[in-house]
Amino acid sequence: MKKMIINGGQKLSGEVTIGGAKNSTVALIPAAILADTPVKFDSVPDILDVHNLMLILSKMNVPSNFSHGELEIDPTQIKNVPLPGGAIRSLRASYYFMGALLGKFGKALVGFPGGDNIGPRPIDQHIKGFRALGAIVEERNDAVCIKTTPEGLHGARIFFDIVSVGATINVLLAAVRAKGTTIIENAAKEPEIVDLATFLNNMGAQIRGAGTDVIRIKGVPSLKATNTHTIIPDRIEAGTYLAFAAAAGQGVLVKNVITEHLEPFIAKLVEMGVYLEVNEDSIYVEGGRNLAPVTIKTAPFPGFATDLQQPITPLLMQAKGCSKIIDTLYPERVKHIPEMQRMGGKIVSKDGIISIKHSSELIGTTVEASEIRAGVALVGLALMAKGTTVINKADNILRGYERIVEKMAGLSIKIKIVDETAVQE
Ligand SMILES: CC(=O)N[C@H]1[C@@H](OP(=O)(O)OP(=O)(O)OC[C@H]2O[C@@H](n3ccc(=O)[nH]c3=O)[C@H](O)[C@@H]2O)O[C@H](CO)[C@@H](O)[C@@H]1O
Ligand SMILES: C=C(OP(=O)(O)O)C(=O)O
Repeated sequence: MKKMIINGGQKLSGEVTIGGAKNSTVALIPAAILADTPVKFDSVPDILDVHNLMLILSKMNVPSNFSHGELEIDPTQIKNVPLPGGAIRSLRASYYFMGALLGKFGKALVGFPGGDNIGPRPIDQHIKGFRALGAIVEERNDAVCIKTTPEGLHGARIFFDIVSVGATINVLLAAVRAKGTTIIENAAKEPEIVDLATFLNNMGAQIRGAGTDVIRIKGVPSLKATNTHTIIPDRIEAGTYLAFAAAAGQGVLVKNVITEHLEPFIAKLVEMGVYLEVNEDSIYVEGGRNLAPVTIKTAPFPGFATDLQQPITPLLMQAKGCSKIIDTLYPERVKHIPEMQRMGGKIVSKDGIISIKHSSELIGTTVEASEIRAGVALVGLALMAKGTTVINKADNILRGYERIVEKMAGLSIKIKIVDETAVQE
């Protein structure tokens, strides 16, 4: 495990370029195995999740090569092997191999996924979708075993009981090569779903309506890649740097953003009184003064993203007054709170409402990144604190923030990462 060491009082200034979206990439890589040709992605973020997905691909005899943001995957000699554990447990999105293998081979055995510890994360809607397409699903020990009848998968009308990114993507992956038409109703509308549909459609899939709550998928027998797919920018990484720049910055330009993907986030910054210049594909932000408190309620896209409720917290601690966060998607996404309290942050969670007060006496100490966004929020707080903060379990941050040390260095911020495993050897 790695630890991050950050000296407080540093101010961000300069430029940062946002990388490809984690939550697109982790769906696109499993989707690549549906192709009958090699596939190529660019703007691929250099994050731990990508390396773990490459490990899973190698177990299936699917070679992949990742260099300078380009990822080549050759699924032409793929073998459908069981994927009970190991790297599967290192990330959430490994569950996309359920839909992708089901779509490709009509059967899959995949272990229960890992990912962030942010409260209960059931997969009942994924399973409901697979069953509607004609699959038989059994839970065995810690794995899900899915297979079709000899007739194979067929199109179906599926109404999700709740809006789920993962279930929408998993059913899409299974349905794309099924016989007939599948209609997903109450589908998630996240930009990462649109990115995945664009990739699949460019290979010959027939998906209509991605980005709305009704997606129609007409199954096709084969998918072939003819060009490189460029991954959309990571709206959560962008939001994180914007929040840090507003909280502890002296003028920061965040480049490579699709500003429409950040609308609810930008609206909150504006409501707080943060000075922003929103350009076509970049946003300039000045360090905020006289900031107003706000109330944030997370919601599926186009609402305020749950993945940004923790990264915006250090900024809320600068506001004069009490801000509130209600995370409707993950009410137990509160692992950052005790760590922030130990740094002097005035933050409490009660009855599903997180209250954050102006915190002017922040002090560096040793804290733990229990998951990706809780961890990165501590990075923001460390910049505002007096003294040195040591963040243990920093690997959780590296799951989704590519080259964070280099990117922060470009913003005049020094962060040191120490590999404790290496030190012990
Ligand atoms: C890899 C990836 O893209 N991860 C994102 C994805 O996670 P993930 O796809 O796991 O999240 P979902 O959109 O599925 O979850 C939304 C809500 O639905 C519930 N639910 C979900 C599926 C199900 O079968 N049953 C059920 O009850 C969940 O507990 C949660 O309360 O969307 C989340 C919500 O925007 C983000 O925080 C994650 O960063
Ligand atoms: C919750 C997240 O990721 P995952 O779904 O991969 O655990 C996240 O990116 O904030």
